[in-house]
Amino acid sequence: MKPVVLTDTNLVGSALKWNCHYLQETLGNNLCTVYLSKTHKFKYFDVNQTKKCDNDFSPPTEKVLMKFQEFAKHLKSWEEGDRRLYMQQLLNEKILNSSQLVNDILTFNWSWIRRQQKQNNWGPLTANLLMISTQGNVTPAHFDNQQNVFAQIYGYKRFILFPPEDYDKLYPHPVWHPHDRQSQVDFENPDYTKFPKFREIKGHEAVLGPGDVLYLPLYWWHHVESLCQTQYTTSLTFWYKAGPTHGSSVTTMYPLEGYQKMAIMRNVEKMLVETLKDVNEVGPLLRAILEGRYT
Ligand SMILES: O=C(O)C(=O)[C@H]1CC[C@@H](C(=O)O)C1
Ligand SMILES: [Zn+2]
Repeated sequence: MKPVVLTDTNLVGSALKWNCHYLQETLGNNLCTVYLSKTHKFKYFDVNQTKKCDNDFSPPTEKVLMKFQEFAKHLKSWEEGDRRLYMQQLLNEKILNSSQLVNDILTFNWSWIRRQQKQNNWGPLTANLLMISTQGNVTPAHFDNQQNVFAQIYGYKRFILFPPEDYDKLYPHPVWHPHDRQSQVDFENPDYTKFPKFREIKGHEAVLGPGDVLYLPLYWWHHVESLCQTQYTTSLTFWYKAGPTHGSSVTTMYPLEGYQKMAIMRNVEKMLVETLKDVNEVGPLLRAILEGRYT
């Protein structure tokens, strides 16, 4: 599975008119999920895992509910130095009370994407996340465990992509950490002492414009930037559950692929956390297995 940019799917053709004015009319006073950040980075964190960090974890962003009208006002008046905003709202019954918007969604090229889902043996569609970002926002490098068809609607987004097997160069946080699935490396100021293999990293760049679609296979790392050609950018994800890889019909092929090894490493870590109960015991036990025996 490799990422690919497609420019002729017309997947979200009916959404290319979703500019701020149109969304104010159709989303109106619905409350939407908006992240606020003091920097240009919006590093995702799982709030349910913060307790394992014996409160030395400081959340890099704040999640608020904001009326779309208010969000749109901030978006249009935003200037460098203002607090940055990132609306990331699921297209669900909470906000889909405008027949116009529902009709636009019904007019997406569902036959095309359903064909991809079937031919690639993906699981069910789990979420469409509408994302509207002030210019210059960065989502730092991370991976997701779902198949993603990422549709760009307005403005330009720069992706830097890395295969799952670059796991050892991108040093993800431990699975129990709030920043699970996110790279520890600050791409703008890498700590090569802590993360020496990051020196070897080589990424694949893709810049998406309105109407472009990126297929982002599960476990592929991505660093995402909203470019500054426009005041804001608008995108929509189509996340699909990864297909059944170990069903009776599908036999495991060797050598295993990068994403399969990533799943195995994550399962080992999770099993150790589960069994040892104390996350501080996972490192020493793994070192005891490795040192003098596998290194
Ligand atoms: O679609 C994904 O998998 C993501 O990571 C999105 C979450 C933030 C988005 C962005 O464009 O900055 C990318
Ligand atoms: Zn992602």
